[in-house]
Amino acid sequence: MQQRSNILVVDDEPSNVQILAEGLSDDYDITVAKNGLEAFNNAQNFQPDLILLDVGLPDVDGYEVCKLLKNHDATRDIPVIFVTARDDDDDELTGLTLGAVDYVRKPFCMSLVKARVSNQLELRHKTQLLADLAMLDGLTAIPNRRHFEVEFEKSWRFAQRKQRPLSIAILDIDYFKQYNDIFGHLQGDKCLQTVAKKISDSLVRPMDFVARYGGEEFVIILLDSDLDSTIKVAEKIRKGIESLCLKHEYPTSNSWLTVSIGVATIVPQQGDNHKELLLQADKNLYHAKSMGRNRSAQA
Ligand SMILES: Nc1nc2c(ncn2[C@@H]2O[C@H](COP(=O)(O)OP(=O)(O)OP(=O)(O)O)[C@@H](O)[C@H]2O)c(=O)[nH]1
Repeated sequence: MQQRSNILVVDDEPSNVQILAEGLSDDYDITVAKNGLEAFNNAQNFQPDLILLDVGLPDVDGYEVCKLLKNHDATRDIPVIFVTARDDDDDELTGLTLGAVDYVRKPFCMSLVKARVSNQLELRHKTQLLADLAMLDGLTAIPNRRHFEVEFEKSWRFAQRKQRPLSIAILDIDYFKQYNDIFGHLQGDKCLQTVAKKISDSLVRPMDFVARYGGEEFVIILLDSDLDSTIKVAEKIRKGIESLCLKHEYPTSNSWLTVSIGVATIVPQQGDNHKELLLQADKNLYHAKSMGRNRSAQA
């Protein structure tokens, strides 16, 4: 079931607030702000799904609030509908140019406001759904490489700011070409799904993150995890996959499907490049492969 949407009503006139709140509260949760700064703080802290914004406010006007909202990452995507007594076309144009999605003139007809709110919320819901899908790998339903890039940069900044360790593990299935050759591509796809699920299930901390990096390669981000803990996690995953006993018949490999993992850790300093951490993990993966596969390797 879809969660109830939360609407922030921004107006300094209590009678307007009352009409809007009463008209919308059957379908939505309503929060109220009586001036521009309160509205901006509220939007940042509580992330409403939509904002109904008056233009004439006692401190900064609604246009300035809209500019502020659109200039901040945390609030940029929250749709804004102006609700205002300014009925000039130029005012409406100003509002829409600033990034508002709609403009309602006072005195307003409540059923029209409701219809406009409902349309915008539906559009937002669909846009979010698409954005989420664009970050998922189609085969395994775990995050894709694009999502990883975003998450990795965030984690890097966090680790640098807090001076905490950040670890990367790159996992590659051993002899996967042969697996496809023997069992067929469809079975290969199923195997990738099983491995992706096993890795996801093995990661227990809320900040742990895994993505499909490409082909038969997966990448894991462990924030606030030092090298020892990261090796433990990598080994738990490696053994977990081995214990799935997915049959593999390539003569020089084990009887069961195995993986190799390269691990690297850093406490990022100013001037360090996050790509170096990835490169290091990749080198260590290569090392794990050349040492005979089915193992984890660290620098
Ligand atoms: N079924 C399936 N196979 C894929 C997919 N993506 C990549 N592969 C296959 O994964 C195989 C990777 O082969 P290689 O890079 O030679 O590596 P490998 O055979 O695992 O050998 P090592 O990594 O050295 O142990 C290739 O045959 C790809 O076609 C996919 O989405 N589905």
